[in-house]
Amino acid sequence: QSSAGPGLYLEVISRVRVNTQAVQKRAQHLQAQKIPRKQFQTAWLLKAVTCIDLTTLSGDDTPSNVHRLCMKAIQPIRADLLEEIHMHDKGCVTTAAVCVYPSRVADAVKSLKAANCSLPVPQVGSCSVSHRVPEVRLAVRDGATEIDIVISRLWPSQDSGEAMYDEIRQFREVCGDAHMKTILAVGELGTFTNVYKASMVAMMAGSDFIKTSTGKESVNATYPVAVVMARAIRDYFLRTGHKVGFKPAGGIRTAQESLLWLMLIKEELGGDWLRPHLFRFGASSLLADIERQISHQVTGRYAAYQELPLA
Ligand SMILES: O=C[C@H](O)COP(=O)(O)O
Repeated sequence: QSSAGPGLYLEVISRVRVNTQAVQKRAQHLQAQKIPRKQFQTAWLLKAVTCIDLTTLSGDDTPSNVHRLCMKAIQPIRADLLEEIHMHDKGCVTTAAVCVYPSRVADAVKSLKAANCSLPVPQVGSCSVSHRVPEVRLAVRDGATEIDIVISRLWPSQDSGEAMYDEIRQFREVCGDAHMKTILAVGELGTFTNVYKASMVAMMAGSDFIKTSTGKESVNATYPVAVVMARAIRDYFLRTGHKVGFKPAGGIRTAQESLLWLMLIKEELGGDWLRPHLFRFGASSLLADIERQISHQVTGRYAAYQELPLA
């Protein structure tokens, strides 16, 4: 169920100051922790697969590469590998969604429908705000059931909380029942305090997920930023009883990193957040490395990339 949001309560965040050193120390601690032991790693990697928003955000995307992406999302791990680990007939190993630009939503929905599959299709917009709201409306009409919204870079400035809230509310309205993931562009927020405040405002405005970045900025998903956003999600849950999801995006490429991210979420938010309705990876190439790692664990050798069907 998409959230209406409780309204803007700036007094809740006005005096917040995030301790930078404490955040960095916590992030270092989380990065240094042990990833799951070998015998459990395949299960954790499959969990990571089910949380991926398999993404293509290229200006030159075509219906055929979007179609390939959809087929990969439906069958992300080679069938013989799944058979070896007795997961081939469970029907649950798909990515969480396929994520494309608005202009490719209709192609993705068509490919998935033809394959009789109902994976969500999120879209990410990129143009100016006056275009983005109608663009979201069109994407919802084309069948997008999740929307990753790009907001104006309003924070930090005077009255930025209110302006950001008003903008997100416009998107919330046109998203309707579609799940809304608000992209904060954390690399441009300057301080952890701003990341915390922007996270809170996005949740108060009814975001179903808060997302670090589009993946196109110079700084994308980092562990310290994840700690701050996860704490904001936790605080928001304690105040409202509402669970908001988290989506780190950009630069997450290896199976090893995906395990660290899952451990971080488990430590910071708990097991409930380790499911696709509350956690996503925004990633374009992570799946390839995870599949290769699973192939190694199943067969004892690393497959060459050409042995694994590509998106
Ligand atoms: O939201 C998804 C990102 O654009 C993907 O970034 P990436 O290509 O660095 O994995």
